[in-house]
Amino acid sequence: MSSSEPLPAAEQQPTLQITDLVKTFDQPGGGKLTVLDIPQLRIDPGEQLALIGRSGGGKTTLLHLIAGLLAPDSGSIRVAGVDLAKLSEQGRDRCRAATIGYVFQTFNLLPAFSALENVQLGMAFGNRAVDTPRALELLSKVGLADRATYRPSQLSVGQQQRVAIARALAGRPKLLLADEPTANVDPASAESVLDLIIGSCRDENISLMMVTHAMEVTERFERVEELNALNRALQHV
Ligand SMILES: Nc1ncnc2c1ncn2[C@@H]1O[C@H](COP(=O)(O)OP(=O)(O)OP(=O)(O)O)[C@@H](O)[C@H]1O
Repeated sequence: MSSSEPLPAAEQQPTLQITDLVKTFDQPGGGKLTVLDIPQLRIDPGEQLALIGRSGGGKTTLLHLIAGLLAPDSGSIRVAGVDLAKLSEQGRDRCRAATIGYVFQTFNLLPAFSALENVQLGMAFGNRAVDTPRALELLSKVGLADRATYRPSQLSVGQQQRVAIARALAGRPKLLLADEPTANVDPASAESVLDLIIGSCRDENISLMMVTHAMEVTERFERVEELNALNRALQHV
């Protein structure tokens, strides 16, 4: 096989590879609660997955672990081959920014900065030169070309969400994590938010993991995983 030929699918490096992941939390009343115990989860490059499961089941915790915002008790989480938990804090921040985009439930935009600056920060954290034309193109793609200079407080909730999506895509991540991105918008906006995320990930070959409770969202995904089925910790609840 010549070096220019693509690797067969089976030999491709997964975008996400989770092995024997365990996460517990200290309970306020004492003792520990095992929230996650996942033997195996793999997402391939460009693959799109919807993650469903009961409230309090550990979906957001799983996204935080994948993004290296929380550390596992044991097991490994590799994103594009790198185990973030094994890096220094600085290395982890840099690596996260270069490989992962995160659309938080609460958006987490920086209030003192404009929409454009928030998107540009998504690039700066990614250790890339700030590419203002791309930032403007992303804002235009999310329908906010005319709101580039507005701060989050001057934008509607749905508009803030679209800035958060543009920011998450700005650093050209390998994996986009989206935590219930349609939860705070009306049904018509939810449809366009979904089109935007699913379409952008497809266009840029970004793997996608989206947490959702909504049937109309899971219908858009070929792969739907229930945390309950992935997670030994929940199988006995
Ligand atoms: N810092 C913490 N300390 C103790 N327990 C925690 C902590 N963070 C989360 N938990 C517990 O872990 C469990 C999973 O929480 P998580 O937010 O991941 O659930 P979820 O599936 O995202 O829920 P929802 O669908 O309601 O958003 C919950 O029972 C919660 O009480």
